[in-house]
Amino acid sequence: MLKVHRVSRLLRGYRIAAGTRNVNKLHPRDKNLEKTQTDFKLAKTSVDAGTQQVSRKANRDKGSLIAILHEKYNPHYERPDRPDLCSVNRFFNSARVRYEWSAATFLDIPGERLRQKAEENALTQASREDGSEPAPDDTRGGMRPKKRYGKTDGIPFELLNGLPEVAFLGRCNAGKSTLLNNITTEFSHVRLQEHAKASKKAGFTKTINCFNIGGRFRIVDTPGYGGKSTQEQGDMTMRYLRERQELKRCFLLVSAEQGFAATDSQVVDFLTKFGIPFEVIFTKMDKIKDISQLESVIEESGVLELPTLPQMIFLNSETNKRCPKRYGIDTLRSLILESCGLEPNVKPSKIREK
Ligand SMILES: Nc1nc2c(ncn2[C@@H]2O[C@H](COP(=O)(O)OP(=O)(O)OP(=O)(O)O)[C@@H](O)[C@H]2O)c(=O)[nH]1
Ligand SMILES: [Mg+2]
Repeated sequence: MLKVHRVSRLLRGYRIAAGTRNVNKLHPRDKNLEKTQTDFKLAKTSVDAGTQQVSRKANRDKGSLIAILHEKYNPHYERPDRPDLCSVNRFFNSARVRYEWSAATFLDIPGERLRQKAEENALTQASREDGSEPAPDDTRGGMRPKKRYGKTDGIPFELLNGLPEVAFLGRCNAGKSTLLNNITTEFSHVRLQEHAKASKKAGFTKTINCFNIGGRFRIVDTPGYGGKSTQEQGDMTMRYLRERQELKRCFLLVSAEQGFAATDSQVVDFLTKFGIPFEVIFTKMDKIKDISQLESVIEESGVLELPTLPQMIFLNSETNKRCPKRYGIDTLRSLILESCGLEPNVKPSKIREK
């Protein structure tokens, strides 16, 4: 009885998490979904969710499985409540998304070259004030560096406004670009491809691409590592992660189907070493038939032993007959706003046309 109660509570929780639509009045498609999802077969395993054993033989729908995984691996993080999730979804569904820039090297990012110059000038100035000799390549005579900082080298001011940024990282084909499209569009795929190109070809994204979301923050899509990626792309992404002052949090995407690779573990080590805050997102949950495999992957990854436990989000950006709904998207949306220091009820601000 207790178990039934627990599962139905989780199911209720999922429906709340599932979207902006009226959660009490299910859409006919969702009613259909409830029926079709009952034939979703699972391995006969049990989840040790903290202190309680949750049996899950067969006939459990994917929404409740994702909710179980969420509870198990995020014991310290509370799910946002229903009104907050509705506000968050309202923000993302109404915010204008604008592609802003692509960069093939770190210094191509608008403002980074200026920042570097300013830092160099400040160093030169400091060494002069120390009474030490000016650097040999300092040919600018007595020009005060302050005056140079005021110039933007023709870069539009709105690209230098210091909005908070979050970045998507992951192996080639992990689903970064697809997810970016999904969190910035409503429930249909009508506008897919509009903001970030996704492709079946691994290594499709070759530059760091930045998108302004509702004038409040930026999402940065990065080239995947492994597969067909290049050393230069890896170096650029690592430099971006280490040096970008606007970066507030990274989201490491791991395909739930493929699990952690050695390269993912190296990225986790890198982020931990440099104190870059990150969370883990398991994508392609629609393809998962046996979640006990995914549990083993998580447990063997070493992530659970990290000094700061990252949040884990389980989601799918694609839908199919067996999984006709997108799960976990709104949990991620909520976490992105929180990472950027924004309240769930934030409203998009107007983005000026170029
Ligand atoms: N079934 C399923 N397929 C997905 C999902 N997310 C992405 N895909 C597919 O995975 C493939 C790769 O997606 P991308 O978004 O291009 O992956 P990426 O991480 O941006 O890849 P790179 O740009 O190469 O680093 C595409 O064919 C997507 O349709 C998902 O949640 N479920
Ligand atoms: Mg991509």
